[in-house]
Amino acid sequence: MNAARNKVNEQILSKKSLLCVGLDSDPDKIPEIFHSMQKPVLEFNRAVVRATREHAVAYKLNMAFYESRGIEGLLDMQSTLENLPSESLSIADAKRADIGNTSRKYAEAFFDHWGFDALTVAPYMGEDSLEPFFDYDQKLIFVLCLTSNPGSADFEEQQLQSGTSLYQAVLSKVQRWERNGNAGIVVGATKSSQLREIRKAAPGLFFLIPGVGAQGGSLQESAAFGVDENSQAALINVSRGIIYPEGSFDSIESFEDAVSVKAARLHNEMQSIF
Ligand SMILES: O=C(O)c1cc(=O)[nH]c(=O)n1[C@@H]1O[C@H](COP(=O)(O)O)[C@@H](O)[C@H]1O
Repeated sequence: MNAARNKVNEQILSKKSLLCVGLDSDPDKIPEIFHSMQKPVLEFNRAVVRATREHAVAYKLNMAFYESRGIEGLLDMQSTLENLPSESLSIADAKRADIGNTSRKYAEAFFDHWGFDALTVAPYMGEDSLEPFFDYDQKLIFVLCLTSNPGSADFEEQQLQSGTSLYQAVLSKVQRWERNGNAGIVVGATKSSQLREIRKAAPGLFFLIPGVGAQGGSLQESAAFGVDENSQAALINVSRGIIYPEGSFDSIESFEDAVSVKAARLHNEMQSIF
């Protein structure tokens, strides 16, 4: 069986949670209190993890927020990764894929070098561009299927000549490419009506569902329609809606309390599916 999938499914059932916390950590948005520290983003991430680890089963690091800061950002990403609870799933949100030999290097970077458990990839260069990722049969590969943003209408929702939409074609290909349960798809929480239909068409895939919180997707619908028949195999990602609580904070503890309240509320709202 697939190690990454097993690890997160176990956590989902024991914590009764699908919560994935998105560490989209922006120096311009993190509270003032962290700015006097030597490594503000790293300390911010550590505080968010301490405040959420009781509720979260996964953490997603969006590469843009680290790569945009060059070497310093990558060092923060590496230390954050080393500090994540070992029982939680680590996801690199990098949306990669290229010609085969280049994809192989991307796979080595995220899985062998950095040591992530899971990675997001884009499907549009086709099978040979994703094969190097699917070769990692102990990891989880999340292929963009129907994304949360308005631009999903430009290509993903377009009808092909065969009568299916492009995202449905992606879905059926991914089911053929998976090895040892390592395939996942990304479906936006803002697309909850299609989510139900996608889960029916793909009972065995693992779903990553971002778009709750700042993008307005429904947590309850995402949870109810996203999980498989065992109430597993789905993660609901919330980034800004957890890591940037309103208000100003005069101590790290008060910031952690505010983050913890947000995580607990989201955790509580998904209890009906367990
Ligand atoms: O692949 C993703 O994670 C992703 C896919 C998608 O369709 N929509 C989407 O918002 N995301 C990511 O999920 C996170 C959402 O952030 P918030 O809107 O702040 O919760 C960001 O890191 C996005 O890049």
